[in-house]
Parts: sequence; structure tokens; C-alpha cells
Amino acid sequence: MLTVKNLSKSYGRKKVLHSIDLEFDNHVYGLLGANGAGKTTLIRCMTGLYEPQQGEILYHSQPIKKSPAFLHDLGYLPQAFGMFQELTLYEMMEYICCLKKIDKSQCNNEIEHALSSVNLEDKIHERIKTLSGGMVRRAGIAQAILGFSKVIFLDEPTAGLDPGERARFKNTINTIKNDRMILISTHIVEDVDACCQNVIVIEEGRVLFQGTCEQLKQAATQKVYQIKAEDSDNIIGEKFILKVSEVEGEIYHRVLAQGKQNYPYEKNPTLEDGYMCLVKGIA
Ligand SMILES: Nc1ncnc2c1ncn2[C@@H]1O[C@H](COP(=O)(O)OP(=O)(O)OP(=O)(O)O)[C@@H](O)[C@H]1O
Repeated sequence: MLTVKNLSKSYGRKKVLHSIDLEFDNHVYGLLGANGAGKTTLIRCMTGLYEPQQGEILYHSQPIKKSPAFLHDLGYLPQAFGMFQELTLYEMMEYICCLKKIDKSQCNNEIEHALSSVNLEDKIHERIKTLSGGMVRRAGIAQAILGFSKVIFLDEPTAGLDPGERARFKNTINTIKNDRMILISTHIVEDVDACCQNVIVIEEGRVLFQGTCEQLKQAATQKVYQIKAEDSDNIIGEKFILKVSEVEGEIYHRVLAQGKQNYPYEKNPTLEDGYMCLVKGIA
């Protein structure tokens, strides 16, 4: 339904997206990449906010700029969502209804539905400035789904949230995901594992991987070792120490390494193992 074709974007002479090709359907996608990889730029191009130098974005085979359906179906939570401080949650949602040209007679229902999807119905008359960071982020998701948006972009929705709010975020995505395409940009691999079936990894403006989370986990098959710290030096060839942990006073390393080793490999690599194997070139 949404296609990114040969997309390139530069800021002045600095090229930050290089010939990106991607295909999206009604699923939840995680967009992973280091700081500066180009995630926000890609999302802004895909929402139509930025004009790419090359390539096109098609919604049901029509360029997004010429597609009234795209504008109608679009929902977007930008990285910094902190405006409307003096408005109540209801007033903010009403304002977004106006921008989205939602019929006045339907606004009430739409607002109640969106706020209950993110568990904020009891805060409807609170001012935005009195809400916690997690609640503001959920309010951001609520405004993105207003009017039953079918194509939703969430730029770093879980940044700075505590574990409880991140778990709540996962529930929110599960509540709203049906019949929608949702793209979630994040640095937090666990959040992608918890919420998304599909994952896209970009590095320096190029697509390194696109596929299912399971496929990315498989990139770490027979490459992950949970071993005592002193055994790390016995790993043959190139290695990357992903994590250091302590179990009953003993220090352990989670090591990514290529080739056969003298230790048993982890049977069930995580998405983070797969992601790190990919970006560290342990493939
Ligand atoms: N308005 C701009 N003008 C010039 N360069 C920019 C601009 N916005 C972003 N960049 C550069 O483009 C590159 C990609 O930035 P972008 O914000 O898209 O990456 P990101 O993956 O979203 O990063 P982060 O995870 O830190 O938010 C970076 O090198 C950044 O410095």
C-alpha cells in the first residue's frame, strides 16, 4: 500500500538518504538505526514534510503529494511533541480534529475513542502541562490515530519513558494495530521486538536490512555466546562483547563471534543479538 522508491535526500551538499527502496503493508514496522542514521529524515520524507531530491513515495500506487487519501489516512507523532501546553487534552484533540477536517458532529466520538485507546479518557479535561512525559507521549499517539488514520508514523515514541510506560506503549500498539500500517522509529531494540512483526535497519542513510524480526534474530544464529569473562580471550577471530553481567558473583560476557568456537552457542538469539551482528558486520 505504501512504497518508497529509489529515495534520496540531501541537506545542502550532505546526502543523508541513499536510494532507499521499501514496501509497507498493514503491519507494525520498527525502524532501527544509530543516531544520525537518517530515521527522522526518512519519516519526514514519507509524511510529505520533506521533499526528496530523487525518488518517489506512492500510496496505493499514487504519489503521496497527489493523493487526497494519503492526507486523510496520515497520522504522525513527531520526535518532539510538546506543544499545546495551556490547552486541555480535549481542546488539543479538538484542534487536531479541525486540522484533519473531521466532521464536527463526529469529533466527540473520535476523541473519546482515541483517548480510550491510549488509556487517557480520565485525563480528558486536564491541561497538557500537568501530564507526565509518558502521558504526553500517549496523547501524541491519540492525536495520530484520530479519524482512524491508517498510516501512522511514530518518531521515537518511547524515548525517555520508564519501563511501566514502555510496557503500556506496547499494549497501546497492540490495541490500535489492526488494519493499519504503523512505522515506529526507535533506538530501543526491545521495543521493536515487543511491538513489531517487521523491522528495517538503516545505517548512514542506507537500508541494511528489511524483513521480519524472526529473520533478524536468525542473523545471530550460532554467533552468540554467554561465557565467563575470563573465557572471552579464548574466542577465535573477531568478537564483539555485547553485554557484561554478574550472576552469583561471577562476571559473564555476552559475546558475538563468527566461526566455530569451543563453547556452546546460545540457542535462542534475541533481536538485539541479530541487530548487533548486522551492524558490527558479524554476519
Ligand atoms: N535540517 C538539517 N540540516 C542539515 N543536516 C541535517 C538536518 N537534519 C538532519 N541532518 C543530518 O542528517 C543526518 C540524519 O539525521 P536524522 O535526524 O534523520 O537521523 P536519525 O537517525 O533520526 O537520528 P537520531 O536517532 O539522533 O534522531 C544526520 O547526519 C544529521 O546531522
